[in-house]
This record gives sequence, C-alpha cells and structure tokens, in this order.
Amino acid sequence: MSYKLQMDTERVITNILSKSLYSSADVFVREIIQNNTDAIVMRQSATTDDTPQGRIHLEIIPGELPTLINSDNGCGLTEKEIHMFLSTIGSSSKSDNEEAIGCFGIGMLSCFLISDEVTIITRSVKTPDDVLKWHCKKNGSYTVEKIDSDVEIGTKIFLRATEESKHLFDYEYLHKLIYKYGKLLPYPISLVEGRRNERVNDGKAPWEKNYVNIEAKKQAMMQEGQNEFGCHFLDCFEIKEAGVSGTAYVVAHEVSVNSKSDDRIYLKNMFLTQNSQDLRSPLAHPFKLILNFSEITPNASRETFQKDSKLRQARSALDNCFREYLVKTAKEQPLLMKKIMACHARSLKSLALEDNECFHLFIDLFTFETTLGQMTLGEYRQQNAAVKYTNSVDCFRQIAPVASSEKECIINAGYIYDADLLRKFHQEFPQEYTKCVDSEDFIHDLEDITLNERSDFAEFIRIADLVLQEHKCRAEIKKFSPHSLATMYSNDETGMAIRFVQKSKDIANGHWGEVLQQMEYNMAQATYTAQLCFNLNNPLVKKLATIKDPCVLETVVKVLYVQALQMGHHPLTNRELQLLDNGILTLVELIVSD
Ligand SMILES: Nc1ncnc2c1ncn2[C@@H]1O[C@H](COP(=O)(O)OP(=O)(O)OP(=O)(O)O)[C@@H](O)[C@H]1O
Repeated sequence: MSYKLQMDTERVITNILSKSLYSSADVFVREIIQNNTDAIVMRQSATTDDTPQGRIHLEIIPGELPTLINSDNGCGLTEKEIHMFLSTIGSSSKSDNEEAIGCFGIGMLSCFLISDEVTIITRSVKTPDDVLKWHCKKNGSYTVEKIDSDVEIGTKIFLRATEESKHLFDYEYLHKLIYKYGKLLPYPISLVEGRRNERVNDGKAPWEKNYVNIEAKKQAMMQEGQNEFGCHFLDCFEIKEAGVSGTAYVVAHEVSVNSKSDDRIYLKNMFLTQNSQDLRSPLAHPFKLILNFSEITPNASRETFQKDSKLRQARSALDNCFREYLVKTAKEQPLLMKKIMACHARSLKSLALEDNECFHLFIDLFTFETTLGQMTLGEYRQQNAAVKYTNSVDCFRQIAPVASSEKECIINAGYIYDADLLRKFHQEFPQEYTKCVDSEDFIHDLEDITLNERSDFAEFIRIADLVLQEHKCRAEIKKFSPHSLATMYSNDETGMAIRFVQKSKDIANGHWGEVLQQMEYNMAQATYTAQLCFNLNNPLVKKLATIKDPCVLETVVKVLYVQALQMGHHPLTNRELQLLDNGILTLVELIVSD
C-alpha cells in the first residue's frame, strides 16, 4: 500500500514561511511585483505588435481592514495553469524561462503572511475568452470559477489586511517597500489611494541611463550613492561584467573588518538583499556596492544566495574589477589613491599580507611613520638605500630623537601588520637590504669616542656601571646628535615588559597586586639588556670627566638615569622617583656643605 505525503498548509505558512523563511512580512510586496514582472516578460516574449507596454499597478482601498489590489497586464493564467502552478506549492511556470525572476513556486504563499485569503481574477493571453476567479484560503482550500467581466488581459490580486498586517497597507509604507524592491524594474509601477497616484520606480538603473558626458554620469552616480547610503564617498566606478553590472563606491572612512556588509544587491532588476557577505572577498572591503546580477541563484527566501559556481564566478569577476580600479587609480590619480590608502590602510595591509598580487600592488603606497616623518614606502625607498625598521613602538620611541637628529630614517613598524609587511617585503625583494633595527644595534652603530676620551671617562663609566647594576642597566658612552641630549636609555622587549609589571605593581592592590608580585618574581631570572648611553657631544657629560668625587658622580648618574627614563616617556616606578628625590637632595646638600 502506498500513500502520499500530506501537508498542513496553514501550519506551513504560519510556522515555516512567516517565522523561518522570510525575515519579515514586507516581502509579500517583493513577491507580487516579481510575479507581475515575470508575467509581463512572458507576455512580451511571445510578442505580437499590439502587445501593450507592461505596467504594474497597486491600489489601496481604505477601510477598517484595507484591501490592496495589485494588477498587471502580463500573460494571465489559463484554468489549467491555475491548478498546475498557482495552486500547486513548489510548482512554477517559470522553471524553463531564463528571463523570469521566480523559479521556486512558493512566493505567492507570502501573501498569506498579511492576508487570510487571496482572490485572483485573471484573463490569459492564451484563452482571452475566459475570465477566471481563484479564491484561496489560508488552510489551502480553493475554488476556481469563470466570471463575467471585461477585465483586460493580465492578473489582478485582492489582498485584505488582517488586524496584525493592516499597518503594512499604509500609503507611505507601501511606497517605500515598492521603491526598495522595484526601483530598477523596467516597467512603471504606480501606487494609488483615493486621489493620490504616483509612479514609484525610476525604471532604469542609474548607470544605464543616458548622460551628456562622462562627468555628468559620474556626478549622477555619486549623487545616487549618497542618496542610497546616506554618506559621502571618495569616488565611484562602474562595474560592467558578464552577469553583473552596477556601481562600486569608495567609502570615505575606515571600515571595521567585522562590520556587516550593507550593499544593494539586485537580481534581474529586483532588489534581493543588503547582505552580500558571500559575494565579498577581503578586496571588496573599501567599497559599498549597488549591483544588478543576471545570473546568481538566490535561495528560496531570496535574502541570500546559493554558494554555487555562479557565485564564485561573480565574486572573482568583482575582485578583478576592484583590483583593476586600484591599479588604475594608483597610476593615474596618486592623490586620490593616497586618500584611499589613508582610509583603508589597515584592511589593505591585511589583504596585502594574504594576497601576493595585492602585496606588490600596494606595498609602495602604504604610509609608515618614520624618524623623519610620515612617508610611503615608495618615497622611503627613493631616499634610502636600505629599508630599516623597528618592530615595536617602544623601540622606535627610544631611538627616534637621536635617529631623526642624525638624519637617519627608520620606520616604525610597531603598528599592526607593519612588521609583517616589511618581513614579507624582505622575502619578496631579497636583493633589497632590509634590516630590523633594535635599540642595542642602534646604539652600537653610533659614533665611537676616541681612545683618549675612553681613558678620560674610564672611572666615570666604572662608577656608572656600578650604580646602574641595581637597575639591570649597563653604561655606555658614544657621540651623537642632538648635542642637547645628555643620555639615551634603551631596553629590549623583555626589559620593557618587566618595567611595565614593576610600575603596575606600584599602583595595583589586593589580588591583582599579588598576581603582579608573582609575575615580577617569575621574571626576575629573565635576561635583558637595558643601556644608558651617555652623549659625549653634550656639554654636561663632557664635564663629568672632570669630577673626581665618586659620591657626586654616583648621584649625577642616578639623576641622569631617571631623566633619561622620563625623556623616553617610560613611566617611573616608586623606586625610581625616590632615586630622583634622593639624588637632588644629595646634590643640594653637597652645594650647601661647600
Ligand atoms: N501575476 C501573475 N500573473 C501570471 N501568473 C502568475 C502571477 N502570479 C503568480 N502566477 C503564477 O503562479 C505561479 C506560482 O507563483 P509563485 O509566486 O508562488 O512562484 P514563482 O514566482 O513561480 O516562484 P518563486 O517562488 O521563486 O517566486 C507562478 O509560477 C505563475 O505561474
């Protein structure tokens, strides 16, 4: 014995369609104007000379529970088609029609989201002598009868609002919905209520309209973007590929990598969704898109797409457009490119790390902070034979005052992606000399003092080393600019981390204080290299060789040590502040006792 699956239509409509498939009842507007369009296309494709221009009409009949009448002058339905397609869920007359938007055979059900019953009066172009009335209830029961009427060829749908849906039958609200879904549809859509009668849609995509010249077109497209997204853009460009056309807008502010996509995606001129995540690769990040596809396959909800080969093709076609645009802009409009880079540096940098082609495309255009100011890597490479960078902001801060005074250009690659980019630069351009500089190397490369000077300062360095030992710091003496700078403090990353823990411990209390105490204890064995480098070009330091009193020397070293920390913007621990106070006090006492 075999049976056939039964379906509880009412439950399918209320539970599956309204709660799971569609994000809101608003979509009934999309589904009915889509059916209108398909019906017009089907009538036009079997065209005879006297086929009238397609048109779509919606009229609100006010009342306690208003009624919406939607009509088109499309192909209409024969009695057989009413049973086969309209009344059979999942069956569509459009499956073989490439031009039609619909294909799943379920869209009409969305009318039951807003109405308990649907009435259709239709007159088919194939059987113009019959005018048929279809009446269907939410529970799935329907009737079909021939009626006496002189309606024109096409279809008229009557939807009576329910208590819950009557707010959707408001003129302004419907106007917005029709515009949203049908803005680009090529047939005029009018909305009527009493004396109000407006054509709602433009009927043509802005990029397909005729303009007097290219500038006028660009201006109109920029305006369109501003109207659509409510913000100003840096630039826009047209996308014209097999299967997709539209406009890409260059966003004029930084876009968070995690932000939701907010595009306008149309399929065969019918608005589908703002969520285009599946169509976007990281290259799309700087752009907002208005796109009209002719080929991607929507899911049954029409709010997402199927992840099939068509989607992959569309995505890579779009990527090519973005790439071409960026290459062309970089070559032909360097100023604009600079602005784009300034707004989207982070996303383009992360992209360049993942994508070799993008890396080569962008690397010279990225702006970096250097000891001689902001510059692009291209500008840097023009002025410097070697690419030198620090891979932490701390290290950069330590060496920046001296390096800039010495006219040495070093990149601060301590910000996100920068050090990785320069390491990749080294891999991609092995012939170019690239060096990651740390503060120890930097001090090492400063000008050495002469042998005589070294012997004059031997005692001072010995005492300085002794004093600084307690702070795990070594003394060094070199000559560097600016002369006004007496010392330069440097420390490696481990040393900086330890300083950070020590400082935090001073201000933390309770449980957090204990944790930091334990961290400091664990770090006690770590080795690191802090250096206090004295500058023999500095008049004060020059004088130090003449001081013979070890007590005075010790005190001066302590004070200069704390001063160097302050100059390098290192937060001082309580012990270091104490050191400064004691040092000054000792110096005052020495002066007073003289
Ligand atoms: N305005 C109309 N004019 C002519 N035929 C219509 C009209 N509206 C609906 N139909 C018929 O009813 C069928 C079912 O419509 P429905 O909206 O449920 O599905 P579809 O448009 O075929 O596909 P989809 O679910 O993808 O929208 C259509 O295939 C079409 O044959």
